[in-house]
Order: sequence, then structure tokens, then C-alpha cells
Amino acid sequence: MRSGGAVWALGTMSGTSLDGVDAAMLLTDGERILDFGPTAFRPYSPAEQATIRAGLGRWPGEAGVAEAAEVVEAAHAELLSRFSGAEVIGFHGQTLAHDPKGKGTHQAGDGALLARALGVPVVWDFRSADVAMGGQGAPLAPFFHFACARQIGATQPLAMLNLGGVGNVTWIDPRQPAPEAHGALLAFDTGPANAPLNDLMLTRTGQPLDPDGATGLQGQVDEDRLAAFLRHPFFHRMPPKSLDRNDFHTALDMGNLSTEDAAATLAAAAAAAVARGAEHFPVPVTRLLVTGGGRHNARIMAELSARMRVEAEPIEAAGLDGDMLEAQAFAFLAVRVARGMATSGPATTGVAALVGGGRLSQPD
Ligand SMILES: Nc1ncnc2c1ncn2[C@@H]1O[C@H](COP(=O)(O)OP(=O)(O)OP(=O)(O)O)[C@@H](O)[C@H]1O
Ligand SMILES: CC(=O)N[C@H]1[C@@H]2OC[C@@H](O2)[C@@H](O)[C@@H]1O[C@H](C)C(=O)O
Repeated sequence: MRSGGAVWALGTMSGTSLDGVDAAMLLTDGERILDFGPTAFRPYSPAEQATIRAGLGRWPGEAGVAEAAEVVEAAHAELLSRFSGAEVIGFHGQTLAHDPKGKGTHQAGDGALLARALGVPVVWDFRSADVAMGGQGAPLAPFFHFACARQIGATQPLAMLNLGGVGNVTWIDPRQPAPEAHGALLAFDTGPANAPLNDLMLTRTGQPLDPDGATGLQGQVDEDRLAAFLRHPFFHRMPPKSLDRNDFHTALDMGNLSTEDAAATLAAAAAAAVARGAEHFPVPVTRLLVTGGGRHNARIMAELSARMRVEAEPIEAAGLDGDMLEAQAFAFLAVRVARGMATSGPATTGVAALVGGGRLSQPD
């Protein structure tokens, strides 16, 4: 990869919802976004998804992990071979386990193998260095969110909220000179987002999600269960903080509630968790831009607008692509890693100092 100026980078994300792999091209110098390029999505087949699911919660060397990694690598190799012109690839891999204060963080998939298969340098293992230095290892998108805020011409503090399996929010002050600057960012995982709702829908209806929030829109929120959920110790921790996909499993038991009421309650829980998190924002935001699949859930969006002092808008309202933002983030971060720039800091992961995580593997 060239050492200066903007380059085309190709980023990927295989998220906690296990639906598939996103890939996106980005023209960037690691500071600014010069252009957005083509994007693509490759779903995991049910069999592939089952293999990955069997590896969830497992650590390198444990049963099922090698098989999950093979699925992840093959899916990425197939998807990424459809692109051309990238000088570097940012390969996130699939998080199987995340326990930053304990065993560490584990993303399945070998970037060195992909570099050889694709003939392009690959940056990967983005989270380990941050965890090794005492950080949460997540979220990592915030430095990219800062660049996005600049790119859309924001002049006042705003928030970008990703509602995937887990939720994560970035508070941004675009008046600061750079994401590393003191007071530019505050980021953290907000709580569970779609994962518990997907699990409920699958168990109760056989459908993998609540389409557009239609089921939740028909139900009533169980306020007692919501209040019990908000008593979880996670909400009493100061940010930055991060979550594993299943950290809230027992706190979100919907018992014998009807499917409609359970879906409404889980949608409200996702939104209430964000509102709780927003109490930590240094100053209130002028916009709440929502990315990730949860922005399609009308019940979650309505609950967000009701619980925050600002309307929740899909990030498309600002001209950004809510399906591809995470993949674009890892394209951006790959360029930063390759150029020795920081990818996280005290305000985004709680790490002691600015860190440039990630390993760079050359094709030969
Ligand atoms: N039309 C829709 N209606 C309701 N929910 C939807 C819709 N489309 C997507 N979702 C929800 O969004 C989820 C996928 O979101 P996304 O792709 O942002 O997650 P991810 O990137 O895998 O997760 P994470 O960001 O936690 O790693 C789906 O599992 C589903 O719950
Ligand atoms: C450990 C891990 O993979 N975390 C993911 C997950 O998905 C959403 C949320 O939990 C966030 O912390 C993170 O991903 C995004 C892309 C991030 O690092 O910014």
C-alpha cells in the first residue's frame, strides 16, 4: 500500500447477528473520507450459520472453532474476490467470544490466509492490542464515525447509534480537530439490541426477526420486566464499556408474555438502554443517526424518539449507508493501521492511551 495520500480500501464486517458478510470500498487517507465505493453482501447459508453458531462463546483451540473459522474465511474469500482495485483489505472476522477483562477477545478467521488467497495486504485482528492494553476492544467504529460526521458537514455534537445484535453508540463533537483530540468522542456499547428480539421471534414463530417491528407495534410494553432489565449491573457501569452477544440472556426472559407484548418489551428495552447510555453524553446531541438493521424496526425507532430528547433518524437521512457503515469503518481502520495511526483511545474503549491495533499480513 502507498504510504501517503488517499487509497481505495476494502472493508468487511461479519456481525453478531450472523446473517452474513458485508463488504465496502472506501477512498480514504485514514483521516478523511474522499469517496464511497461499491458494496456487496454475502449471506451465510443455514448450514454455515449453524457452524458459526456452534463456535459462539468458544476460544482459539476449542471444539468447533476451526470449523467456524473455515466458514468465515471461505465466505470472505468468495465475497472479496468480486472486488478489484483495493490497495488494502480490512478484515474484521467473526467475533465468537468477547471477555475483555477476562479471557480477551476472539475473532474467527485468519487474515494472513486471506492475504495470500486474494493477493492484497490484509489488516486483521483489530481488537487484541486494545484489550492487551486494558481497553474494551470495542467499539472500534467511533474513529470512522468522527470522519463521517465531518463528511456530512455536521457542526454540532451528534450521535451515531448502531443497532445490530448488540447496540453501540458514538457521541461526536465535530468541532474538534481529530478523533484523537480530547473531547472529540465518547463511545460504548449500549446494551442488547436485536439479538434478544431475533431469538424470541425464532423460538415463538420460526421467523428470524420481527419484520419492520410489526409484531412489536401490536404489543404493550411490560413495564415491570423493563424496569427489572434496567437494574442489570451493566447500566451502572461508567462508559466506555462493551458487551458479548449473550450477556443479557437471563435478564431478558419474557416468560409467558404474548409474542406481541414480548416483542414490544424487547424493542423498548433496546431503546431504553440507549436512553440510559445517553445520560453519559458530555452535552446533549442535536441529531441521533441510527445505523444497523434495527433502524428498520419501527417499534424500536418510536421507542427511541420517545425516550431521547431528539428524533431517531435512519442514517440515510444524512446521506450515509446504514447497511455498510461497519464494513466501511474497517476499510478506514485498515488504512489507519497500515499507516501507524491510532484506532481507539481512552474515550472509545477505555484503553489507557491511544492504540493502533491490528496486524498487517502481506500476500507473500
Ligand atoms: N426489515 C427489518 N425489520 C426489522 N428488523 C430488521 C430488519 N432488517 C434487519 N433487522 C434487524 O437487524 C439485524 C441485523 O442488523 P445488522 O446487520 O446491523 O447486525 P450485525 O452487523 O450482524 O450486528 P452487530 O452490529 O451487532 O455486529 C437483524 O438480525 C434484525 O434483527
Ligand atoms: C466484540 C465485537 O465484535 N463487538 C461488536 C458487536 O457489534 C456491535 C457492538 O458489538 C460493537 O461493540 C462491535 O462492533 C462494532 C463494529 C465496533 O467495534 O464498532
